[in-house]
Amino acid sequence: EIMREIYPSTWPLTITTLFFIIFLAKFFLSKKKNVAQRTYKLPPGRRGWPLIGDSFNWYKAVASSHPPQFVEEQVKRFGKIFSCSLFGKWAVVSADPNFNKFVMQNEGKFFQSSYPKSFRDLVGKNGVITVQGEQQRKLHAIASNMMRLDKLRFHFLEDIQRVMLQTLSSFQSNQVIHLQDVCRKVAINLMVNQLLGVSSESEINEMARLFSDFVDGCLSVPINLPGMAYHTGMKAREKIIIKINNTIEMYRQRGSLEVNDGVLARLLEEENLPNDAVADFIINLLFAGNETTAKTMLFAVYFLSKCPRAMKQLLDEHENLRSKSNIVGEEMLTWQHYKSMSFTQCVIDETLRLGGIAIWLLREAKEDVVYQDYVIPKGCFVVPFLSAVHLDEKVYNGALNFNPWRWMDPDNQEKRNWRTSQFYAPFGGGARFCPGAELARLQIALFLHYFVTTYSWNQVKEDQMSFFPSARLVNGFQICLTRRHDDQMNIKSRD
Ligand code: HEM
Repeated sequence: EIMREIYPSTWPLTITTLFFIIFLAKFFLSKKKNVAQRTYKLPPGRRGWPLIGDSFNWYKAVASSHPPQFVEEQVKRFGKIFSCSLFGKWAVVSADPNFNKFVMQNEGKFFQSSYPKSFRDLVGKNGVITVQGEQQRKLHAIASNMMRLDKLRFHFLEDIQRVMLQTLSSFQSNQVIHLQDVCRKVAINLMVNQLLGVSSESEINEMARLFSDFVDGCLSVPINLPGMAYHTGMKAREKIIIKINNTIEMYRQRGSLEVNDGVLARLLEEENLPNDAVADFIINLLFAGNETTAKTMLFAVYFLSKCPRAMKQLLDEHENLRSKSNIVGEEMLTWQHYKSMSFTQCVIDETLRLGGIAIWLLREAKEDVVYQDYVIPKGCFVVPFLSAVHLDEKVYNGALNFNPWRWMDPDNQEKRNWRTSQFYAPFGGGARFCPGAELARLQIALFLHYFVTTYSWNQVKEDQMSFFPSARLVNGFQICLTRRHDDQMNIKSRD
């Protein structure tokens, strides 16, 4: 009407122009849509056999070769982001550091972690590992707070050393041990002691037995037949829950904190969580902090055994530290001692790079996600393959060699930052970044300190790494020990 008043003779023309503009807009929009449909596609890849797809190749490659041959082959054929079919679903696998970071940073938004039902049953539905969204962020913040650096210094440093002395002191010269089993025991004892506040050796041992069954269940192939690891694991879980609930009751009745109390007691004091959430929270930490730490300790000794120069430099660092500070027998190391272990930190970083325990992560796309020219359909698995970046020759010179000195190079300092680096992410990233990273590093450094200053060793049987069903050395790393000094660590274990 207004137009007609202003331009009485031109309004038909104006309306025609408007129709024309709308037509043009629709035409270009539909063109754009066609371009989108044409350009965005699933990353290239092969489809494998119906149903099983590439699952078999996946298992075979992950189990037997490091870096996994299957991933290397697909990267050569299709590029760093490729698709395949895993466990009956599409999967987008990535050896691309930028895309891996994108996936980790968008946890909860475009992607979410994904685990088989049997695993979720075992670790619990209320734990930080299995929950999503707000609940995950809340529990993750509590876990990070419980294992903050200043808490490590005051609550964990001495307890870790006590457990090390208890678990490692009793071996004699000429004794042959499977270091893999010893490291597992060390890690279980540490977790039971630090989370539940248990310090009596018999109680630790009882929990350690239950816990070992529980971890085997979590790491087993997800088949729920009676008598299989899953069922033994579920039984162990029930007993662990009873133990945790009794401990919760004990702390609630006592009402105040004591010096040697573990994470569980501090959690009850500082947070307001119902008992079943507390139990699942603790079980999640027990699981997440166990195999990872145990295998990093084991692999560090394995790599050091193959690299005498690094072994010597590490031993010198620890013996100098003891002799300069005049530390004898049971005397404990301080935080300053820990902070001065600079070569040890390089050994830990290199062990995590070369023998990374979490070599790949599993996510699921929450919606259709567009990344560069690709679209990742909703429901598709997404696998950031961390070790493919850690072992990429273009990122690390001599990537397959154990070279702790690489981390001293000033040019590598940015890459080395495991909280932010896209090239080095042994503790993951984004909202699921490992809250126990600092604790794990402290435990591993103290393990190396007590192990290398107390024993030398000869390897009895050849060994090699495998990553199926979880990271391990196939022969358990059998070594024959010799005590270095008879006075050191020769303490009696306490009950
Ligand atoms: C060398 C030892 C360790 C390594 C290599 C490691 C590695 C990782 C990685 C890669 C993730 C991310 C998983 C994902 O994104 O799906 C993770 C998560 C986690 N880690 Fe660790 N970890 C270690 C030790 C520990 C310890 C000692 C604890 C605690 C006692 C711990 C507790 C956790 C928890 C609770 C999560 C789940 C976080 C969440 O989902 O929000 N980890 N760890």
